[in-house]
Amino acid sequence: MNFETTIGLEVHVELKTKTKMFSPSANLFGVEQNTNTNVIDFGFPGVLPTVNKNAYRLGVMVALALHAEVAPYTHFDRKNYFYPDNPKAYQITQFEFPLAKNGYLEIEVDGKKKKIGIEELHVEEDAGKNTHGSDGYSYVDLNRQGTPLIEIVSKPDIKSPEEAYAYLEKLKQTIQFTGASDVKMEEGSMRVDTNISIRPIGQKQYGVKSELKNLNSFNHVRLGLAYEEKRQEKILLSGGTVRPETRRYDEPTGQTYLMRVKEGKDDYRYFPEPDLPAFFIEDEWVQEIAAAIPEMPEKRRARYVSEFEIPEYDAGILTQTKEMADFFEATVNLGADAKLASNWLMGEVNGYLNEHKLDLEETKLTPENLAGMIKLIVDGTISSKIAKKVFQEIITNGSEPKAWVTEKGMVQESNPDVLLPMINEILDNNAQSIEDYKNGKDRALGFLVGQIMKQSRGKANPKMVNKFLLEELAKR
Ligand SMILES: Nc1ncnc2c1ncn2[C@@H]1O[C@H](COP(=O)(O)OP(=O)(O)OP(=O)(O)O)[C@@H](O)[C@H]1O
Ligand SMILES: [Mg+2]
Ligand SMILES: [Mg+2]
Repeated sequence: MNFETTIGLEVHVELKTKTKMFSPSANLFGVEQNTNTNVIDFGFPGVLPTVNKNAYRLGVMVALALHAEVAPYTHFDRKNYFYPDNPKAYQITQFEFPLAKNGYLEIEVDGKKKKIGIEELHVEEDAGKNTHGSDGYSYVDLNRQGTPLIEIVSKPDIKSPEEAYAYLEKLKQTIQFTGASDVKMEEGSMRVDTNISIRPIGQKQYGVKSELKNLNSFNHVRLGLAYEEKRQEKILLSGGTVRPETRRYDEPTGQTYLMRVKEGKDDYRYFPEPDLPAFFIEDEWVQEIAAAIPEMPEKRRARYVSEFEIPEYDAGILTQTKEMADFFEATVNLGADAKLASNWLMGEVNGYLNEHKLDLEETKLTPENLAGMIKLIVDGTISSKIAKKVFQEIITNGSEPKAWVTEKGMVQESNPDVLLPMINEILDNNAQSIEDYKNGKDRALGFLVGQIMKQSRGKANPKMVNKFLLEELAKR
């Protein structure tokens, strides 16, 4: 029997607001446990939440970037559940009237483009974070409670783990370019739950789905889904039925394990949040937000090709992350040659970041020092070989390239007043080579260049040496 796979993704993204969704507490990451909490987020008796309008603005921005229809009328609902990461025992979310519906993202897999539908996008608050200590106790940190989130629910349009991966990459890129979120899986500002089912090819009805949680990277999503695909296939082939389960992906074994059998929607006993009024989204406000959306990656890519005359391929790589794209533009705007800037960023810089597992902002490289180094290459002050050393210096220590190469004596000699006497001295001592050169032996030229380079202890600018040497030879 042959099966086909159906996947739908639920992605949570933390919004980059100053304050929390319903309270004036700061929206901070990485501060001491339980120091950034608020009675409103705990839902203490007598407190009242208020909506963070900026969270709505960022949500609308993301909705528009995902081609979704922004709802004119929204309101919040209570979703009841009992876990220690949420002492008030309910989450304020949107159930009946989400912020936006019916969007899509275009992905590309194996050169084929495909639109993945987006069911809806809603605003909600985050819960705190449980950790299970090795001392046998469990702990809860409530700093995260009340952080503004948007949840983006895809339609079941995804047909393979590879498509799921491509969707997530595209979603991350798109949201990152809006500036609405950092979208970092490793810091939890982007989190992914996957839903997957299989069915015999030709069957109309979708199969029973299982849900995967605790996925730490897009790669784990891909691996976890591939494992689930096989697990479900084995069950169906042996005559069993798939249960609606929530499962966990375990990295060391590459397998998924049962967490719990999924509760139905009724178990949440959703009801309209009585403490918050409905929120109307005026058309004019949506227009205003649309006009303020930063340039999206596709547009930037096209602009880099026309404005900076770099290849399509380069433009595609440079616009993969907003950080890289912004860095490239700033470097070129400081007067660096665009193609050289692109080569350095795609090659040495990306290589360095991968090797050290760093983001650009975590290094000492700046558009200023990169542009400075590129200018030194273009005007012949440093050779491309020396440039590699300069690069290591500026990315690790942030030195000013011109001052550093001068101090280290790495500047190439291009001055004719220094080079010409040196060249003529070598020519005077190598009459045979001059004759060989005149008789058409190219090797003689290489030999002479080598002698001059040696005499200068490698400091002579090879371009200039070649130019002056040919001129001097013509005079003899
Ligand atoms: N049979 C299916 N196979 C695979 N994916 C599915 C299937 N049915 C729904 N999905 C996807 O699962 C995701 C969640 O769907 P839905 O909200 O209907 O279910 P849920 O997981 O029970 O809801 P919730 O997580 O909000 O409690 C969506 O992305 C949807 O596209
Ligand atoms: Mg779900
Ligand atoms: Mg949710």
